[in-house]
Amino acid sequence: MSEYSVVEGQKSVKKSPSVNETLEDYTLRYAPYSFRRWGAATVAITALGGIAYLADFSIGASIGMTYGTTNALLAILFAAIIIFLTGIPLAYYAARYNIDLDLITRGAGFGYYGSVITSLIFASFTFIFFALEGSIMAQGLQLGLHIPLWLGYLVSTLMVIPLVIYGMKALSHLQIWTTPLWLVLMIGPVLYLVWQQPTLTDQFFSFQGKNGTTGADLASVMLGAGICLSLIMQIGEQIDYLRFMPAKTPENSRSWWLAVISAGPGWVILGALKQAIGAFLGFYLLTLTPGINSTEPVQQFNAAFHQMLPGGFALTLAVILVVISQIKINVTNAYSGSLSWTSAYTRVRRHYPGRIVFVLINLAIALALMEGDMFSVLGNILGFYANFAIAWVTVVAIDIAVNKYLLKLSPKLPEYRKGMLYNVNPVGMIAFLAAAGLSIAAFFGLLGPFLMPYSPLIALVVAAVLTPIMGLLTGGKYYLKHTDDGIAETRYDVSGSPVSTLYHCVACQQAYERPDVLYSTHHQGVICSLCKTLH
Ligand SMILES: Nc1ccnc(=O)[nH]1
Repeated sequence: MSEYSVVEGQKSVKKSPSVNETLEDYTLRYAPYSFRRWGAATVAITALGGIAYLADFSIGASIGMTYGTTNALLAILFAAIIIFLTGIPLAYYAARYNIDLDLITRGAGFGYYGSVITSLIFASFTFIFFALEGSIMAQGLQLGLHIPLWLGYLVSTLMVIPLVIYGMKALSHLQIWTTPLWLVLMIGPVLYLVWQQPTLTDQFFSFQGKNGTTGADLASVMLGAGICLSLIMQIGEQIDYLRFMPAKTPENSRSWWLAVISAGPGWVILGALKQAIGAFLGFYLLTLTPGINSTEPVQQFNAAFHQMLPGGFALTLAVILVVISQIKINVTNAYSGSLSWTSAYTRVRRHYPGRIVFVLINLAIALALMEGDMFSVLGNILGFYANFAIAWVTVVAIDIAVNKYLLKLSPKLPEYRKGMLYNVNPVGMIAFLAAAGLSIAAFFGLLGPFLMPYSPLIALVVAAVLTPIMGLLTGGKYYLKHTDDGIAETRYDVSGSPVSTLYHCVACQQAYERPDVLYSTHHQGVICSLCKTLH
């Protein structure tokens, strides 16, 4: 096979939307060396910039109000431990091999089409949270500017459209330098409150919630944790940045690991802290002005700022904090969601429709949820959603940690290219379907009232146990259909790092680094993974 060429110069041709949009930041592809110019610390700080969202405060307040402080804090802790542990293999793999969660999932148990389901789960994450964060923003607009909620929902949806289409670059800069400011605004007033009213913390710790349970109660802890665990999917967004990590070398090993762990699974440390603060502020608001919805972050911050600042100023600051945080996170939600939809659609229909249409679809679903007042049932929606998210993330984490590294049943190096993978790999698919199916059945009480609160645990345990069992039963046969992609050079060097040699794609006429190309008999030459998908 001598038809393919290693590239020197780049031809200039009219590019299709699939080429233009996916080369912008290598979405749906391997992120090449040429695009990974940042240091480990810069990647990590940027990745953590995305977690200034406010849903945590609502979640924390909501479980604190319902199950009491002790159970809420235990729930937050339990969920955080699960999220942290499952996040480690995912973050490592993404940073080591420079691919996103969608591409990882294909080769980590699901197969080329199997992972279409998980793309849809990720898209659901983005529209559910878009609706939740948008509702929080609308509450801010209502309190600060007297805009009615229905209109606030509409405003918070429509305003992200121009930003997603034109402003992603500008926003990622905004992301970095605003993060320290958010931390001060979020944590400062709480510390002040605790310092000023020392008895408040004692009252908080003995608060029993609506259900009035005394002390720790396992079922309440699990119900609360189920809600927090809907955020297990956040690792997908952390990975979207971590895939831009520089190659791991013996020299940078320590700073590399530090960046991967802190910006990967480490996100949940800040997340859990925000949830605990939410529970605290929710409780404070309840004692201060009963009757106000204490799960609304704008109310929480308005009350907290009031301790330190004159009234009008406190309200203004609370509204600014809410509106800016929510614009930032919802631009990310709209953008990531559109990518997931695109990835699913492109694989199934072999046609790249452009991302904008999916931005609009995702927003339409989110707006419908908001107008349907999802905020008042947020616990139910998140608890339901969490079952799917836990099942998926656990299967992939266990496939990497156990099937790949421990049992060596699953190929260690990543594979996501069409034609190289089986359409469906029973390992991940069966483990996922069993885990999600059983946990949803439990969630709706079909397995009896006793098991109802334990659905997140069922999703976790079934996925963790079945993934290696299915790997052993199938002998790992369905991970790779082919091992030879028709090109002599290997994709990864002896140390396991991606090989940077450029190849010319005969279909889209662009240069791609070695991991992203393969030989196509149909094209009589080397093509890139996305052209292969579209073929
Ligand atoms: N990734 C996200 C986490 C929390 N809230 C969001 O809107 N998005």
